[in-house]
Amino acid sequence: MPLSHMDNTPPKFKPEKSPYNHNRFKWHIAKLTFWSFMFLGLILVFFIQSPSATSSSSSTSSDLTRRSLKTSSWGGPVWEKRVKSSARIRSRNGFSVLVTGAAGFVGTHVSVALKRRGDGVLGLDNFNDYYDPSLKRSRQALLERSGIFIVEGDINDDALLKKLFELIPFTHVMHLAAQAGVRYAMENPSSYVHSNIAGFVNLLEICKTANPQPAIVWASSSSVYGLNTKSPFSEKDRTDQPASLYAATKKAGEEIAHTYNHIYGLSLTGLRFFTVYGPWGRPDMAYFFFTRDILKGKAIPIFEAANHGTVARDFTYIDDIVKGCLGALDTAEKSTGSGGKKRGPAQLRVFNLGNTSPVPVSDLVGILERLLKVKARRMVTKLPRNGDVPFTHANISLARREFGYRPTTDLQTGLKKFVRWYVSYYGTGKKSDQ
Ligand SMILES: O=C(O)[C@H]1O[C@H](OP(=O)(O)OP(=O)(O)OC[C@H]2O[C@@H](n3ccc(=O)[nH]c3=O)[C@H](O)[C@@H]2O)[C@H](O)[C@@H](O)[C@H]1O
Repeated sequence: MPLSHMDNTPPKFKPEKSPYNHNRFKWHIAKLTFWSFMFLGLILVFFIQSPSATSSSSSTSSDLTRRSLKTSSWGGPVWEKRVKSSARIRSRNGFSVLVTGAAGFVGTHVSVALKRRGDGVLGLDNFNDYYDPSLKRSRQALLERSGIFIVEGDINDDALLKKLFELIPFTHVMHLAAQAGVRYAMENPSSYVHSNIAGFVNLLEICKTANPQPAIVWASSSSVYGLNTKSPFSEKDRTDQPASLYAATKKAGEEIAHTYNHIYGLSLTGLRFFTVYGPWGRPDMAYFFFTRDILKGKAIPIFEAANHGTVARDFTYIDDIVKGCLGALDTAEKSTGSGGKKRGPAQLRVFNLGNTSPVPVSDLVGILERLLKVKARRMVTKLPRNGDVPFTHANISLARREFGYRPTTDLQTGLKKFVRWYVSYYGTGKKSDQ
């Protein structure tokens, strides 16, 4: 019909009354009702079968701004098969170890080392976005190549933890999942309570009722020495003046460990790590982002203490830390409880794992400049009051005596390995790399 012949007056409506049309109308209604029910039914079935609905695996309530803790999905025969295969022990007298925080820096290295010697290793990680999750995914891919499966979930998810302990009688838990970083605690305090306190308690609750109860080795921190001035730091020193909420939650963890050891007979070993660095490290740590920013030609803030005092750290190379972790696992005695009840006294330990030679942060920058062959744009700044302490220095005689812990990597050697990894992973950012 040509456009000019169309008029805009509404057509006169004439109701159709034939029996045929009436039946057709009823038929349409019935069809509509049928499909509506089908649709609702499908939604219901999907909801009931979804693991997040059945397993209460949502990531809890606390304020986890910036952290996309996505709801984990777990369960089902394929998933269970992967869990069992990853945790299978492949050497005589080997352990079966649950490694929490397996996609983290220390977690990845420890998992590989355990697997390499024939232990069964199952990882657990929530892949939060405290720092670039793609780095965690790359570490996950690395672990997968070694036959290690990382279950995606949070240590606060008790249904998930129960399921894992139902499937695997873990002999040990290497608990490395935590909210790390001393300065970020002022930005997001609840994330520290969520992971380092609530998560730790949840894990211990599950461990206490597991049969057999596993022995637990977990990551405390050098930061528990807080504002102490006596050096080097010894396990016998006071730890009641933390300078950051991070340190306070790690100290709380040590007290919580005491309680679970005392009431339930859990064997617990806390490891006070001293500023761990190395390949596959954490991008929020100074040595890591200094490297990135030096390469970019960006200024780096170097903290100095009061009266132009030096700020120094007992930087400890990852391979030395891994040896310490394995030493602690190998000397951990069995937990003594069963059925949630203590049956006798159990082991409770805490060790410093440091390098024993503090290095000023400005020297760290000097080493990086030489390795990267780029001059840093140094911006010396007063140590902010944000949780940092002026220095750390470990006395490691206890770990040496108990399991022969002997760090062998100096900062120059360790940073060389880190820079080699960094450049192979990210490139130098120079034009020739792109
Ligand atoms: O041993 C631990 O238990 C902790 O070690 C690590 O904390 P730290 O020793 O503070 O490491 P890191 O931030 O790399 O700062 C290194 C140095 O650079 C200085 N620093 C830092 C930032 C900056 O912009 N400028 C600067 O000079 C800064 O003053 C410091 O002297 C872990 O992050 C923490 O999770 C925990 O495991």
